[in-house]
Amino acid sequence: MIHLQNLTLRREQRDILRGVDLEVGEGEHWVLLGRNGCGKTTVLEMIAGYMFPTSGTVDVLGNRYGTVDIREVRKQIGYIGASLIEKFTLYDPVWEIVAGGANAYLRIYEEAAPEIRERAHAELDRIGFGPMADQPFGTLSQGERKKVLLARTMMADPRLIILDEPCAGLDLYEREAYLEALRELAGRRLSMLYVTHHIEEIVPLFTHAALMAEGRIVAAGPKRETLTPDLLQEAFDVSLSLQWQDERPWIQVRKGASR
Ligand SMILES: Nc1ncnc2c1ncn2[C@@H]1O[C@H](COP(=O)(O)OP(=O)(O)OP(=O)(O)O)[C@@H](O)[C@H]1O
Repeated sequence: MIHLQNLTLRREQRDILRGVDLEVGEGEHWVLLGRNGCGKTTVLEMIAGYMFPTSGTVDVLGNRYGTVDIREVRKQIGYIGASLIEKFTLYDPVWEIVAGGANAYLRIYEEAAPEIRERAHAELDRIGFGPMADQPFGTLSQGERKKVLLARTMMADPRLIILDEPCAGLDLYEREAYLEALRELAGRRLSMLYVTHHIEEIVPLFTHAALMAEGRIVAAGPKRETLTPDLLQEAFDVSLSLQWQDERPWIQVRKGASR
């Protein structure tokens, strides 16, 4: 599904990625963790084909980047980046924002085809947003807007969804609702790659985790093997303990915080 081999990125005399290897299999759902600036978004953008490495190879869904038309590969990838939400017009009706996902349009200027309109409504019904379909996007809460963008992403029937800190800024209720919407999607035939700074967002749907530090992957594999206090301490440089409750990891920072 995703095969990254020895990726490096050098910008302005700085090594931003230093030999990143990552192997994501079909149906696996990965979380990528690490300190600010360690290179997480850079890796996501390389997988989505928006950025290219200085050296190394990127294979996504059986395509070696550099030898294929990346726009074709991107049609199979739903990328929910940190600034996506700002691209939409607040007075457009919710259903139109979802419908635009079928062709990656930010706005629909022509009448949407009936089947696209129907599918948009079905995606909204699925998340319980049917009654809000005609409301302007701007009248929704932040959490609701994010769920609408998730529904929009599903319009293209992606095989891979990339989510960069989708729960940032959400309150507890909205965060849990968003994670529940993700859980429902996890049953479809797709893989997820999810970046977060909040360990407790690693709900049971996630199968694997990768930890990054200073442009390198310090650990990658099944989440129970990588989300250990020692490896997390190595990635975050903070002394901590970790507990699993309801199949979710919860962190306690030890006194003295950084080591
Ligand atoms: N085009 C660029 N030119 C120069 N430096 C860049 C460029 N893009 C990213 N960087 C730098 O690369 C490093 C990694 O950035 P990246 O956004 O991937 O980090 P991140 O792990 O996602 O961080 P955060 O958790 O804060 O979002 C940062 O120090 C950033 O300033």
